[in-house]
Amino acid sequence: MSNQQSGYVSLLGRPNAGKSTLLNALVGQKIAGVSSKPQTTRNRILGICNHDQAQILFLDTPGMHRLRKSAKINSLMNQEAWSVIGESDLVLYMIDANIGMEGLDRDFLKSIMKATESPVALVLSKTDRMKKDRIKERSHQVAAQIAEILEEVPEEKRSFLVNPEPIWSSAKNRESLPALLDFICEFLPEAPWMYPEDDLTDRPQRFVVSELIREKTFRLLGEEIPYHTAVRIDKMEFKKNNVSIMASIIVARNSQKGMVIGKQGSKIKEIGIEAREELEKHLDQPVFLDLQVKVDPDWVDDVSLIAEYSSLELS
Ligand SMILES: Nc1nc2c(ncn2[C@@H]2O[C@H](COP(=O)(O)OP(=O)(O)OP(=O)(O)O)[C@@H](O)[C@H]2O)c(=O)[nH]1
Repeated sequence: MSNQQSGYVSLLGRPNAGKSTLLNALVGQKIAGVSSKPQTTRNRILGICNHDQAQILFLDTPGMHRLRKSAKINSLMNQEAWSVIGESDLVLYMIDANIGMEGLDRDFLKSIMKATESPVALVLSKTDRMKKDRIKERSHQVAAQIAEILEEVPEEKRSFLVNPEPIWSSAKNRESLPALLDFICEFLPEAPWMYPEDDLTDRPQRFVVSELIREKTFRLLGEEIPYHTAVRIDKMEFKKNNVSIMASIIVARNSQKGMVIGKQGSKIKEIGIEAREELEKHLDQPVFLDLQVKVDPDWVDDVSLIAEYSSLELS
């Protein structure tokens, strides 16, 4: 029997690059919030994936974006994204194959390459949406762009980039995933597994529950909902045959409260039904879900409230 491997892999990339979806597909169960609205991921999430002899510990990061002067939470998200680089055995930088590398990716990749002490690999995501020829073209284009970027990186750092042509992945077409996992395993050290075989995440269940509700809220409110919306689990009780959950959707303004509630409560009802169905799948039990909407104008600028609402690990 070959030796066990274990190591950390971080998923970086612009908002919407497909990090959470890939993490969920690799771990096999929904852990991270996913929606087509950028920045649904607000926390660092450890997803655990066992592949052959390897236990891969994935660090999911909030979408990296330029620091803005606006609310404090934006800069906290950036800190989180940068801090995982230093802990990783491999950094995967994801680029949406449909969009390709943009200015922001160039800036991030340049900064990552300058800072990293770990191998960095490029991943072209969402390849299921494109024909093979187009993906090949996109790969060559990205390879040419990264070559240019490397010229601006100190020579001793350049070899940290391990694949000049990106590896393809699709969370929706699972055939691509074993090859991606084999690729990742090449970079993991030999080490005993840190978690039992059937663990999926180190996050408390309450956190996973709040992520699932938050995802539904974002998905059903589309463009209307501001990024600064949190879900707090007020009470979670495991009874004999069901789970009872009381949760609050926290918004910053009264007008947003109306949006979340909808006409005669129609929106919150819809969110509640979809979230309950998802929670029942996740918890494998009937769920009673009581959802409230609360207004807290200060939360986006208050570090302790951010921690309370979104379980950010603040240092
Ligand atoms: N067709 C297809 N769509 C995908 C794939 N991966 C992600 N998506 C979609 O792309 C959108 C964004 O995916 P996320 O996984 O939330 O992206 P993210 O990088 O985690 O985004 P942030 O949380 O903003 O950092 C969602 O609508 C996903 O369903 C994929 O492999 N194929």
